[in-house]
Amino acid sequence: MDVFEQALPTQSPNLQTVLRSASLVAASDVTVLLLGESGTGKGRLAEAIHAASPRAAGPMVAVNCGAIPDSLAESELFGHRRGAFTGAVDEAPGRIRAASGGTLFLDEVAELPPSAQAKLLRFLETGEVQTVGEATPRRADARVVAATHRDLEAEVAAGRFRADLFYRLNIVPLEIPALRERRCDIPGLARRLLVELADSHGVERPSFTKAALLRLRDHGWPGNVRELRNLCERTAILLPGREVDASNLPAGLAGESTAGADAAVALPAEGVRLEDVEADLIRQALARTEGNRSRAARLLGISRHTLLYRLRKHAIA
Ligand SMILES: Nc1ncnc2c1ncn2[C@@H]1O[C@H](COP(=O)(O)OP(=O)(O)OP(=O)(O)O)[C@@H](O)[C@H]1O
Repeated sequence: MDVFEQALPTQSPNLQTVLRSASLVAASDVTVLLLGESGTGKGRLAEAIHAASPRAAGPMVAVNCGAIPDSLAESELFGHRRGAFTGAVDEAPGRIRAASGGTLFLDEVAELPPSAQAKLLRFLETGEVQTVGEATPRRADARVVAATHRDLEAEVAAGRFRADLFYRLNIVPLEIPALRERRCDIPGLARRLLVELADSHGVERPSFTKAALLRLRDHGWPGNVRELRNLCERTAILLPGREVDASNLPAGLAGESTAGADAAVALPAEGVRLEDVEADLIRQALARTEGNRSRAARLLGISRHTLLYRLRKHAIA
């Protein structure tokens, strides 16, 4: 089994084709753009590309561009000189130079602010890094793997992402299909994750009944493998050693569902206040995105600004 089959084991012909392309591009230094919904395994594929590349002995530096405040993006990526701005008490090489000899994984690349997009383009074209506060550029030798769950062409059309950077990143686009587009993988993944997570928590392994596996296969999985993994983790901890039937699965998994976050929304029981439901949905979205507010806002279909307002309103930390 090669590193790609190990990272993303699949029976899906579409994903198998993607993995074959990934193994071909891993051998070169070409820039790769990983596409696919949140939680489909873009991070795992990036690691596999690094591990299968001639740079495997070098560092793999992962940067979540969506988690860096806009004002710090440039210094985080390109480094800064000591004293370049208030708070720059020490010199920092930046993540691109830190990835020299290895791979730079730019996750959520669509979230980069315009100034950092311009500098990134320059690095991709010339190999030069413009450190904040320094006049002379430095060279860095990092292979770039970028990822986004967004439709980058739409971001370009909306004026939020530079067209020239898009073309420079989009040399080899690899799209990981959503879990609901490869349902054949769900039962096997669920079984494997349940065992792995029970072992990692040191609890007796539970198992899914056939009916439970069918229910899992029919769910829409808006959060993709991350959502399935979280469910398996919860199951391993709450039902150790048990045979887990469909009736033991969360109510939100009932029946066929196809797309989007709608799948997780159940009609509240009578007497429930809309306020409470809203607060609960926000908490669920934050839990699913491991506290990432930008992604939680997207999951809820509201702007980050609106989410921040509602967090304050509901006094959610
Ligand atoms: N095929 C798989 N087998 C086991 N675990 C997987 C698989 N695919 C994804 N995962 C797990 O699901 C979670 C999400 O995966 P990953 O972070 O690679 O997704 P992503 O597409 O990069 O998500 P995001 O866009 O939100 O950053 C991780 O915990 C990862 O280990």
